[in-house]
Amino acid sequence: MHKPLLKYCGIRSEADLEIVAESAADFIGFIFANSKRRVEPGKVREWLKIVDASSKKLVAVFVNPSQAELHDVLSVLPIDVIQFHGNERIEDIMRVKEKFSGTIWKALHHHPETIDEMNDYKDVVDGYVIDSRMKNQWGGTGISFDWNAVPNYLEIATTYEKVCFIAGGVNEQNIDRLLTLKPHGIDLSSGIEMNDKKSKKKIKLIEERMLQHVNLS
Ligand SMILES: O=C(O)c1ccccc1N[C@@H]1O[C@H](COP(=O)(O)O)[C@@H](O)[C@H]1O
Repeated sequence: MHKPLLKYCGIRSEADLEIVAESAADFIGFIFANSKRRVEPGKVREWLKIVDASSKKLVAVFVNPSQAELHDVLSVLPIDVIQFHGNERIEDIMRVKEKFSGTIWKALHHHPETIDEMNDYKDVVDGYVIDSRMKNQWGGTGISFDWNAVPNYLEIATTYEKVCFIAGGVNEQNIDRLLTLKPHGIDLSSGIEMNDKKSKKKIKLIEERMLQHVNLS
């Protein structure tokens, strides 16, 4: 089995960045939306001068951003992927694509119409992040959704030739089950935190589980 793509999200300090820069993550994510994990682009730029994260792709997570908010981030940071985690319209994303030549992912919240939404966005995105749907919180909830739906999401994404990450409450205790479903990618934030900081210990446990799975299958 191929190792699923791994994304660690919600880096909020230089210390967090050091930890994930040394990890097996393929992608590291920064939150530029209203959240306890929100970071300022200028600060991230300073951290990136100190910490070598050049082996990782950088993901900027936005929730319904204005053009100015996008510009503030994209003009300062070498972003590889934009992750739209709100209810951005297709025309909003098309507008961004006119200027941004990198990868675009759309986060969709698990609910009965998610499959229809995957279809709606398929012509403007390169991939999906499927996350839990919670009242009053766009993401970073630490809550997982019913993973019985994951095979269906993966199948649809594969048909559309898109990558599909599974997010929401993934942690060292439940990642074994998720790995059996062979997701294209796994996206974690709360599950690699302890006292609001990224935890080397939790990351080590996650990566041991992943390695064991890849070796066994
Ligand atoms: O992490 C946040 O604070 C956040 C805020 C607003 C939108 C998205 C956010 N994070 C995304 O949520 C999932 C991770 O969730 P979890 O903490 O592991 O349950 C991931 O896609 C993040 O990019």
